Amino acid sequence: MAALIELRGIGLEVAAPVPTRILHPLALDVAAGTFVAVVGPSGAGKTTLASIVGALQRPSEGSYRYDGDELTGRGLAALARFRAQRLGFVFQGSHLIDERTTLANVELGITTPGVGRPQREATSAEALSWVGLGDDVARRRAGDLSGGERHRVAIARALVKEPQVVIADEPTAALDQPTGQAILALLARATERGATVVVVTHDERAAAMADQVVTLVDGRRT
Ligand SMILES: Nc1ncnc2c1ncn2[C@@H]1O[C@H](COP(=O)(O)OP(=O)(O)OP(=O)(O)O)[C@@H](O)[C@H]1O
Repeated sequence: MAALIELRGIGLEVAAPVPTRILHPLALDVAAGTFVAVVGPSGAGKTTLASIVGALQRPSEGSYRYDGDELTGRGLAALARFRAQRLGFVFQGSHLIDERTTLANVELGITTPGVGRPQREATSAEALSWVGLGDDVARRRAGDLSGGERHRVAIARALVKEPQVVIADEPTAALDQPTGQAILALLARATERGATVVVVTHDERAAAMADQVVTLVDGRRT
């Protein structure tokens, strides 16, 4: 079966302030429904690779085929549509809007236009239940949640539109051991609902849970 994500000779060199090679050309196949851990030392290019996979950054060379379609060469609007329709992101900081409720924060992840409020709320409450958060937390102000709860909300916000791919950059950083383990388990569970999950991590537990481990050192895949 063809891979959902197919990178060939994908690399990144930036021009300013001096020409710098961030990522040497690499190949990567990610099969649909798998859990992929991107590991390696600090500065190895993990976030750069994840941002190329997430169509947040354009590579300077190579081919990126997603579900058989070539993405390189597409305009910014087309890439934004691609991200909105197919991808969900979880960043290291949860990036919640503290003044709004938990439920309202999850609703922000719904990218389909024209979904009425009752439907948005019901879908968001369901996504919160996937990450183990109930009605009481849904009504609370996001600014009053614990760090672990905030991460769960960020994952619910990424999952609410049932994206094909979830990209998570260091989702367990700054969390205690059991909370980090729970967050990884939640991400792994998303594959059971058919999502493909790409996690950038320093966390050895994530690598142990992964179907595929991609190791980067000094911008090269080893
Ligand atoms: N646009 C850019 N311009 C210049 N340098 C960049 C750019 N993007 C990334 N870098 C540099 O490329 C290297 C790889 O960065 P990247 O954030 O991908 O590494 P990482 O493996 O995710 O590191 P960490 O584990 O510390 O988050 C770093 O040295 C970074 O400073």
